[in-house]
This record gives sequence, C-alpha cells and structure tokens, in this order.
Amino acid sequence: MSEYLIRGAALLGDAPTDLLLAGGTIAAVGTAAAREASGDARVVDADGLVALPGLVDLHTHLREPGREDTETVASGTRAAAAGGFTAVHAMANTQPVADTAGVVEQVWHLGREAGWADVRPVGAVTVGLAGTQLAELGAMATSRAGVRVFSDDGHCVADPVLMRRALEYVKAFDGVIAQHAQEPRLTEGAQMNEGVVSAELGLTGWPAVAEEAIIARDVLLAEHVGSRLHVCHVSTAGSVEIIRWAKSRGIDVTAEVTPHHLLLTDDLARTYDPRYKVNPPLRTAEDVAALREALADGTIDIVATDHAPHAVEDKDCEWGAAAFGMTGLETALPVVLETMVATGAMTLADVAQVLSVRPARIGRVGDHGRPLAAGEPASITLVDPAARVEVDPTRQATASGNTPFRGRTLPGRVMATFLRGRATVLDGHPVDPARGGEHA
Ligand SMILES: NC(=O)N[C@@H](CC(=O)O)C(=O)O
Ligand SMILES: [Zn+2]
Ligand SMILES: [Zn+2]
Repeated sequence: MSEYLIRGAALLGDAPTDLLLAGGTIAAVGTAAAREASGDARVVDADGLVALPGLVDLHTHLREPGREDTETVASGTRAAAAGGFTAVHAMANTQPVADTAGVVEQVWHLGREAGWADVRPVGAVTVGLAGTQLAELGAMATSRAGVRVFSDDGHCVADPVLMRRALEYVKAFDGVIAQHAQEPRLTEGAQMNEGVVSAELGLTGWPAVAEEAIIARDVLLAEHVGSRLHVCHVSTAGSVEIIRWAKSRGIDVTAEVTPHHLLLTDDLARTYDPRYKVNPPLRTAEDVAALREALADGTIDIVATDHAPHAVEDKDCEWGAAAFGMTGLETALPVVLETMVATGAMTLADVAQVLSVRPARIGRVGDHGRPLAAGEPASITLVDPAARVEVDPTRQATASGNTPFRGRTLPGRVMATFLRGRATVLDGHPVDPARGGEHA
C-alpha cells in the first residue's frame, strides 16, 4: 500500500501541518510526518487545502439491487468518494427491499468489492416496506453487514404499534430507527409544500403538520420505551421546535437536514422543473432559516444527503408524473460551506461534526469520524475551500443527472479522499480502487 506524505494541510481549518498516511493509519502528524516518511512516500501538496475526517452519509440511496440503470453500489460510492465521503449508509428501498440478512449482506459485499467507500446497509423496518409486519431486524443486525440503522425511508412507519415495537426491538443491539416522518393520510396526492406557492400553482399541498405530527408522536414513543430515534430529512420550522423540546427533556432523538433543504425553497416549484420535486418538499424561506439555526445550535445533529438518483424518464417529464428525489453526494459539502460556513454560522470544525463525527456515531460506524491524530484510521478528505465550481451533472460520478444545483457555482472542491490510507480521489479526480490507483 502506498504511503502518502500530505504537506501543509489545515486540519479542520487550523494552522497548516503535515500528515503521514501509512499502513492504513495516520502514522504521524506535524514535523514527525516528514521524518518518519519512507523514501517512496508520495508527496501530496496540500497548500491551501483543509483536511477533514472522511465524510459519513447516514442517508444514501444506491438503488442496487433493482435500479442499476439509475445508480449502482459502485457508481454511487464513486460519487460518494468524489464528494469526500468515506462511508455511506445505503437505504433499504431497493428492489428487492433490504429487509433480510441476505439482501443487506449482498449490498455490503458489493460495497467491499467496489472499494470506493464503506457501505453500511440500512435495514428495512417492515417487510417489503409495507408497514404491516416487522422485518427480521435481529438477523440483519447480526449478519456480516452489522446493520444498526433501520428505516422504511420512502415510506413512514405510520402504525404507532409497529413503530413502538421496532423502537423496543432494536434496543437489544444498540440500533436506531430512522423515521421518514410523513403522515400518509395528510399527504395523499401531495406534490409540493402546502402554502402560498402551492395555492397559486394549484398543486396539491403537503402540509408541515404531516411531518410534525409524526415527529411529535415518535419522540413521545421513544421516551416511553427508552429507545433511540433518528428523524430523517427534517424540513420545517415546527419540526425543529418539537425536536428542541424533545432534547430538552432528555429524549434520545437525533435529526438530520439535507443540503437542499438548507438552500432551496418552494418558490422553485414555479419553474415546474421536476428537479425541484423532492420528499419532503422544499419549504419556505422561514423554514430554511430555522433549519440553519437548528443545525448551528445542535438541535439538528447532522447533514445527510438523501442522495436519490432517478432515471431521465422519471425526471424529464411533467411535475405531476415525476419521481421525488435529488442527487446530493457530490454537492453536499459545497452546499454546507455556502449555507453555513460562508454565512459565519459554522466553522470547518463544526462541518466535521455534522458531516462526519456525529453521523458516524449515530450509525455506530466505529472507525470513521475519528480525530485527525496519529494512530487513527487514515480516512480523510482534503478540500480546497477557496475553489468555486459550477455544478455540471455531466461531470459528476453519479449515474443520474437529477441535481437541483445544476448551473450553480458553489464553494469547495474535494481534491483528495483517502479510505484507510488508500486514495479514492487524488488531484481532484476519482482513482479506481479496482485498477490499483489509475485515474477512473
Ligand atoms: N427523497 C426523495 O424524494 N426520494 C427518496 C425517498 C425518500 O428519501 O423518502 C427516493 O428513494 O427516491
Ligand atoms: Zn425519506
Ligand atoms: Zn431517502
């Protein structure tokens, strides 16, 4: 395995220093790095670059098995690496659904073979995501995939009795239920946020209360059974208030916000461009402000991408017929830099918390989200925060083009990503692990 001597990287934005990556770990930091480097260590000039722990996504749709035309484990994790991620949680709404030990082990295995990032499969809560019968949670937890996060994402676990049982059940193996909070009856036929814009456009609205009612119920259930709850893609100011209240009571709840909900609003529906159609829907500017504030003050713990690739035919059509979802792995860090760091709401050290340290902790991914210190696994990313890049889906690694940021210029370019000391991105380009370090 190659050794890398990284010269002059600003660790979490601090003063520049050197890092030696050897044997899969950070072998040395500071002046010791050059001293301990062997003669054939590859030197990486990190002048002007910031080093962050490898990013960890708690919410990625990889689409394999079943929709390999839109993304595979390989293409999705290559996109992850390009975005600075070293671990992703693969959502369970595949075909077949990841509701058995067999399917989660298959996804885990595909991730290992591809080698771009660690793939932690999410197990379905209910069989077939049908919301009627608990899936084999224990078998998925004890499988080689070691599932800790369970979710019916795409669907809400709407039945309170099933939700209670799931919360109780996962306690035995320190699991967490990640809820897609959407009251189904309140969102039948919904196409976008319910508000001024939906009224003007005549599109069926998706009220904030459909999200908030489920979150309120679930934090109370989590308190009642003493279990751990995670709330997916929080999108409204009211949801933030409920989570703030729950945390103040000591309820064990964590929450995520997506990059798109930190930047975009429901005004974009006026374009009728389905790239802006997503679940939960883009909300108002007031919601965006509340989400940013909540992320900065820790009420919302993390940023998760909800990377949701879709086929051209499911997005290049009229709004009503289009699929919900946006890609996000390659734009997550730039959007967080734009919305949270450039605005002064967060530091780069905070970014490491919300995009690496805390998602690793919530997902119980032991060897990611670690300090940038000697002896730690060498899973890191090097970012040029000063670079401004125009988002161009034709130049992305994901197999799908449904980014809502197309044509926008955003700060931050990932120049290198290392997974346990092996480069997956170098000089700003993916390096194919299967081809022993050639540019892919
Ligand atoms: N976010 C989306 O709009 N779509 C997701 C499902 C989901 O995250 O709920 C998908 O799988 O396409
Ligand atoms: Zn969802
Ligand atoms: Zn999702």
